Amino acid sequence: MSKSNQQSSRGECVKVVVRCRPQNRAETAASLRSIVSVVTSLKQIDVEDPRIPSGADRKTFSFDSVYDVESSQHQVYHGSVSDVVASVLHGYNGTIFAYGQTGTGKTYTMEGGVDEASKGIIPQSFAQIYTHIEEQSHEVQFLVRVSFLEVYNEEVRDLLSKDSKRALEVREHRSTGVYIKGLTAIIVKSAKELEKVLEVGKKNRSIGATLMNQDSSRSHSIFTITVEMLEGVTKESSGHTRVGKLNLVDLAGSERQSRTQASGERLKEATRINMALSALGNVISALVDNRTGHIPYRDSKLTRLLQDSLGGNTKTVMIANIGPAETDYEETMSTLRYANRAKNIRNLPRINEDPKARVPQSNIRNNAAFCSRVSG
Ligand SMILES: Nc1ncnc2c1ncn2[C@@H]1O[C@H](COP(=O)(O)OP(=O)(O)OP(=O)(O)O)[C@@H](O)[C@H]1O
Repeated sequence: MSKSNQQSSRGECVKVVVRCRPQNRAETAASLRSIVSVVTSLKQIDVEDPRIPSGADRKTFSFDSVYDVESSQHQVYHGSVSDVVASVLHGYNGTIFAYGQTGTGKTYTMEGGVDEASKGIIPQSFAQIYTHIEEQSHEVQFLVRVSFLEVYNEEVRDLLSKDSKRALEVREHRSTGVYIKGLTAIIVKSAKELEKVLEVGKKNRSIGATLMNQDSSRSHSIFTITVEMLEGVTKESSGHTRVGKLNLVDLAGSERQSRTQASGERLKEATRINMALSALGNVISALVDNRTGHIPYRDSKLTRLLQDSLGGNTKTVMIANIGPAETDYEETMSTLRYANRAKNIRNLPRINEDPKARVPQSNIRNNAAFCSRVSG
């Protein structure tokens, strides 16, 4: 057996990377001390306990990659994400998800800003996908579909639907796994169209101001790009398809309610967010400890939707976002411990190939009204 076959039969671990954002204005104004050191050459993060003077008690964690306050969006993408997107273009499933305390840069990392240098992972992946497609010969035909959902207060909502507040059902198919009944899938033909779809969906996302972040995402969002590739079509053969699926996940932030002083709707949201994140933590623990064999995927919508990305047929990268300030010590340690456990999750990614099928365009719900909005 070749080395690569041995590796694929044993699977591969979830890749875990950590990114520390720069101090924000409030932290600088309050002259807060930075307690996080990012040692890029050793792929380590050192955290000082601010309660112990002189930095005597430092905790060190190692990851697949670490990114400091100076790291650019481009460096994060090319260092930790572009390989997974390249695999999706060969027919693998890939998931990139951002995890961390509220206000630590998950949305910045995933979506980023408008100018070229501040574009996050999602728009950078659009460019990679379409550059690849344009480079291929006409013997390979591509069909790219996209969907965008959020999990808000334990309800799954379609961010690309006119009725984006309606709750959709999570279902499971014996062979294809978990899916959302009635979720809009839009066919896109260029990186520009993908960007327009992202913008439309973002406007429908549930966002609110908390004490810790003015534009806090109050939901978990999943942007999914499915790439079908049809090749080998000749007079004698109808060819075969490969299907790669890329999930780009921006989780809502974990937060201590005592710090956010939330009440009413914000408190309800925060409670649901924390519940889903602890369900995710329980899934990670069960996968790593593997004592009972039971993995509690069904405890939340989020864990059901991420089932294939954690312990399944997917190449997964977890980006743990942290802040540098001494006041965030507890949250930073909790994120790093969470991330440290996730390193031990094994997945079994394989190419999704069908020797008989053709690109099934007729099966795809192409929302004509939406498409004209997107391309108009
Ligand atoms: N690496 C970075 N460089 C520059 N600014 C950053 C960086 N990371 C985050 N920021 C800024 O910090 C603020 C909070 O970031 P962001 O909204 O992405 O956090 P979040 O983790 O998504 O929060 P929430 O969980 O509340 O949605 C934003 O103003 C963002 O632009």
